[in-house]
Amino acid sequence: MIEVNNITKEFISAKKYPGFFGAIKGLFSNEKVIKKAVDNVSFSILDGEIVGYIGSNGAGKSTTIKMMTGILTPTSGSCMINGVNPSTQRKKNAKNIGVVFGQRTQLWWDLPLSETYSILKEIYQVKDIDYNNRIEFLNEVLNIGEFWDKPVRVLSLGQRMRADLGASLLHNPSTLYLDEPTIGLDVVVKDNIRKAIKEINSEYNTTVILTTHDIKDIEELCNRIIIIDMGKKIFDGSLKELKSKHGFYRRVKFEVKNLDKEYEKKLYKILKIINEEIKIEFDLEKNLFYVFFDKKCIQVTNIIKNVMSLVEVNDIVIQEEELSDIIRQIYKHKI
Ligand SMILES: Nc1ncnc2c1ncn2[C@@H]1O[C@H](COP(=O)(O)OP(=O)(O)OP(=O)(O)O)[C@@H](O)[C@H]1O
Repeated sequence: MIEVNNITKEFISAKKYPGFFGAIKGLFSNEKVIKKAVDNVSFSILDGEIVGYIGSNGAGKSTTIKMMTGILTPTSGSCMINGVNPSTQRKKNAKNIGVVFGQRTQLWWDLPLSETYSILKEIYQVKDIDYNNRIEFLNEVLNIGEFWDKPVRVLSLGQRMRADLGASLLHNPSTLYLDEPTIGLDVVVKDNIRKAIKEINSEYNTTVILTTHDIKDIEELCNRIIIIDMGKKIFDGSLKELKSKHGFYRRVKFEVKNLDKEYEKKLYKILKIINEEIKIEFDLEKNLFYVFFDKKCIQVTNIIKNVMSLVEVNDIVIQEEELSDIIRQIYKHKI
């Protein structure tokens, strides 16, 4: 179990001044600025959960993960990972965790993967029998045999990510931290990596903490998400809860006969009378348009009735707001 209690991280850096003379002034100034990257965040995660830890660029995700992995020490607050304090018991913590940074590799560039894995086996003191079983499993889920004897520098990005994920799992860690594990990968490789993460989680009950900007990673993998914004936790719950709490909007797609400029104006007028906040997007070439509205204030039947009184409708599709739309609104501080 992971317990994070009121964790805060402040970075102190020299104050920067704008322009050329500002840069010179900065050299002689002692003024400091304090940046609160993580601000009083608390949560607990049960064994076997897959949690998406998400937020916009600079929100404080990596800083939190670095405190949980023992790379950074919190300014205040504490965290315990399966009863181990990562800042004071770094080695003990490292034995129980696996970490993958999508943008970097922990593998030795010039060594064949097989040798890198052998070195990691020794570092983590994995017994021969456990190591052989692990390799067999990793080959099943990540197909590492395909590039087993190749040096890491010649691997494609997708192969390297599979190799990195495998390396982080050799010692069977109870907690796996994945920082953007599918970044830059094509859709097929992304799917394979997601499948592998699911299998690892269900086979070994591995707890997974995932930071990502890819909404599909979240939708397909996470039973829970924690959203962090400007260092503070602003949401902690399931995707269903997020949608019911923040998914106010509904979109109706109308495919009609002969949509022209004249109808566009009339439709615009009639829908704006129902509610000023309604948004409409026209695609005249395809004879279709989308109506966006707040489902709490307006009934979909009202929209459909008014549209049908004006134009002949071929098809109607009612869509709920997508998770990506909700998260975009949260990041823009609109909700
Ligand atoms: N070593 C540091 N010194 C000073 N400020 C830092 C340091 N590390 C991070 N920060 C600042 O703390 C804030 C949070 O950074 P962090 O890397 O945790 O964000 P993030 O959510 O992981 O962003 P991204 O999605 O872009 O990776 C940012 O404003 C960043 O500039």
